Amino acid sequence: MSTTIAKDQPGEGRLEHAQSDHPPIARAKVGVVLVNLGTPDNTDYGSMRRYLSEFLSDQRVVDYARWKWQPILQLIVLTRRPFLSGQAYKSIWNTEKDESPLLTITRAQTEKFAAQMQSLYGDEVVVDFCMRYGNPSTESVLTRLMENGCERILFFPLYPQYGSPTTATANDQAFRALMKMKWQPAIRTVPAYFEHPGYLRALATSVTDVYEPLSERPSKLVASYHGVPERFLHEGDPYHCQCQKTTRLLREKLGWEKGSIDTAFQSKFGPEKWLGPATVDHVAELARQGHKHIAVISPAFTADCVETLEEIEDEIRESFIAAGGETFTYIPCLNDRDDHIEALVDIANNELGGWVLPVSSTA
Ligand SMILES: C=CC1=C(C)c2cc3[nH]c(cc4nc(cc5[nH]c(cc1n2)c(C)c5CCC(=O)O)C(CCC(=O)O)=C4C)c(C)c3C=C
Ligand SMILES: [Fe+2]
Ligand SMILES: [Fe+2]
Repeated sequence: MSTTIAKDQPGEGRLEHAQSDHPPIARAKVGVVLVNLGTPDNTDYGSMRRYLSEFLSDQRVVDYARWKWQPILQLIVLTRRPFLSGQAYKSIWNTEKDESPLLTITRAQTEKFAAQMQSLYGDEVVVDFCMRYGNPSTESVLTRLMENGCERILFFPLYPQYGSPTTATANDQAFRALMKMKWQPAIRTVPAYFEHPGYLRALATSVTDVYEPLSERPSKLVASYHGVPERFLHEGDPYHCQCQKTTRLLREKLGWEKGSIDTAFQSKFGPEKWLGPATVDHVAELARQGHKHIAVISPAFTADCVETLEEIEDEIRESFIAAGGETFTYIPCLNDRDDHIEALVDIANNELGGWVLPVSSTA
């Protein structure tokens, strides 16, 4: 079969078949995919069980030997947990759209991000989002982008701190999808961005925005990160260090004194020792120490979800009040704040270097 080089196309050097009966080949574009964790399709037992089964069967999340873990998961954990978690999701469900807040917020982030990318790159860049678990699946989105001519894809896990149960498994899933393709796109993955000045600026501004109208300034800010087993740290996962550093950088950005922000970890799962202190205990301890007014921020979550809207706003708040605390202020995640989206766009631009040029610079 003879081939020619399509020189008049932006992806110059791309091979194009000269045969007239060959199916048309779409103009080469760059895809950018925002990736989040995933969420159940509904709050009923079946939907919750499906979601939790996929999530908790992931060896990046629970890394026990399959033959030991699967019977415990399928016969014990997945009998009760779908009910309990289903209740938690029900209490925060977006009833208007009939979906979880994580999905609503990820879509809103993607729309704003896409609008900014469009104004920078025109139609050369196509933006979409996918989930690691549930829908829209990673495979379906990567396949669709490839079918739409995206021969290069920037895969952007929305986790500021690298974690093997989050960033690594998201990337694994992308490469699993690529394994099935005859024609794979070139792929780049976006690294952790907890040190990015735009991310830190957005976090700091989200704190001052909430503090400004408060009549009583909180005497302590608690940065509550999703926990992982402590063992992961000893096995080389940098998540713990990146969380500690995020707290320090946030404090420096705010210009606050040492000791004004504490780091804690939430959402413990299973009997193993997890990173500590546990947020739920730490806020009670703060109340016992005499802190009457505290605030909580969750820098590892880019979108509010069941872990923030239910666990922090409900369980962790109650723990503080029950121990004698008076006001508990939750600082929402960065969600689709403009300064957050600007930071994400800047991060993506840095990673797109050499792949695509802004429209203004090619004119
Ligand atoms: C062993 C279990 C888990 C590990 C390790 C873990 C790490 C981890 N998770 C996030 C972010 C999110 N987790 C969310 C929900 C969630 N997480 C676990 C378990 C582990 N997570 C479960 C079982 C659940 C479901 C809810 C429940 O049953 O309690 C979510 C919210 C999703 C939503 O739909 O709202 C997020 C986001 C991080 C950042 C992390 C470690 C790096
Ligand atoms: Fe989690
Ligand atoms: Fe939780």
